[in-house]
Amino acid sequence: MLRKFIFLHFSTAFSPKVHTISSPLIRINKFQSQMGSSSGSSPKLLFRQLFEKESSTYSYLLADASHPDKPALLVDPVDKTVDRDLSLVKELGLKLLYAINTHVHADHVTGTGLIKSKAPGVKSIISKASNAKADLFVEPGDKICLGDLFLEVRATPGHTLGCVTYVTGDGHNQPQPRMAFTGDALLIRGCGRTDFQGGSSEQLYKSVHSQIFTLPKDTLVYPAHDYKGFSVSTVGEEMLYNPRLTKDEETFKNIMANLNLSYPKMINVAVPANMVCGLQDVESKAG
Ligand SMILES: N[C@@H](CCC(=O)N[C@@H](CSS)C(=O)NCC(=O)O)C(=O)O
Ligand SMILES: [Fe+2]
Repeated sequence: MLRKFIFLHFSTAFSPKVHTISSPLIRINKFQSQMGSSSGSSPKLLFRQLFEKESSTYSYLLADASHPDKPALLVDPVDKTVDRDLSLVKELGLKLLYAINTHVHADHVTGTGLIKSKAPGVKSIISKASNAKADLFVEPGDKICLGDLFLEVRATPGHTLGCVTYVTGDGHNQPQPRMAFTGDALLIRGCGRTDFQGGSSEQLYKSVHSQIFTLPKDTLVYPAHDYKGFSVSTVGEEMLYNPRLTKDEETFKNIMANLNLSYPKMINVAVPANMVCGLQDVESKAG
């Protein structure tokens, strides 16, 4: 059953009842059945962490390497590194299906639009709550399937209104350990700022504590940025050592209200561009 559907809602606090599958999801189901399912044994995750140095952004390539078609997706691609990323996809013999964002980024232009123009057939994905354009919209509890692997969607608003965290799983045994792609909600020893794009420190505190810190402690934390040279953390490590999120809520709100960060240099270009998949000048084609 799990492997039949690209998106299935978990029964979570967000979605106590089974979700009705809407039309874009049916489209993916059709593709999924065309691709067929793999051997029935545990899928083999292919994983690469990729870095864009100007914006200190991490993108992530994931694929089910045990599936004959090696279906793949990119999380948070950057426009400047699209050629590098697509070359890697080709070299590894992967079939890129999705280019997905954790949120509408404010500091760089997403690579999703460019990927769609260079690799026709790739679908862009973002949360419905982001109000941005994309081919497919995800909601809390949805699963984005990739062969026998999937990413579960968890709503983690607070940095922006539409932020989500994607958590790995598979239709067989849970790969150990899980991986959480936290976007800017949770950074290593930090977190996303909350002073624009519908940000709220109260909401971010609740999101991280209810949706990320409830994951198994060995869950690997892969953020969208790092400014200190870190590449990966774990839920347990951040629960112990995150200098902001280990504090009580009032202290956290006070810290966030006094960050005194200047706005990202590209905010006025990046946000409008990312609302349309990075295709700033061709809004009608965006998706
Ligand atoms: N200097 C950079 C922007 C740095 C920044 O504001 N980063 C964001 C994530 S990108 S929206 C953030 O939330 N930072 C939190 C922190 O504590 O640093 C630029 O000009 O682009
Ligand atoms: Fe951000």
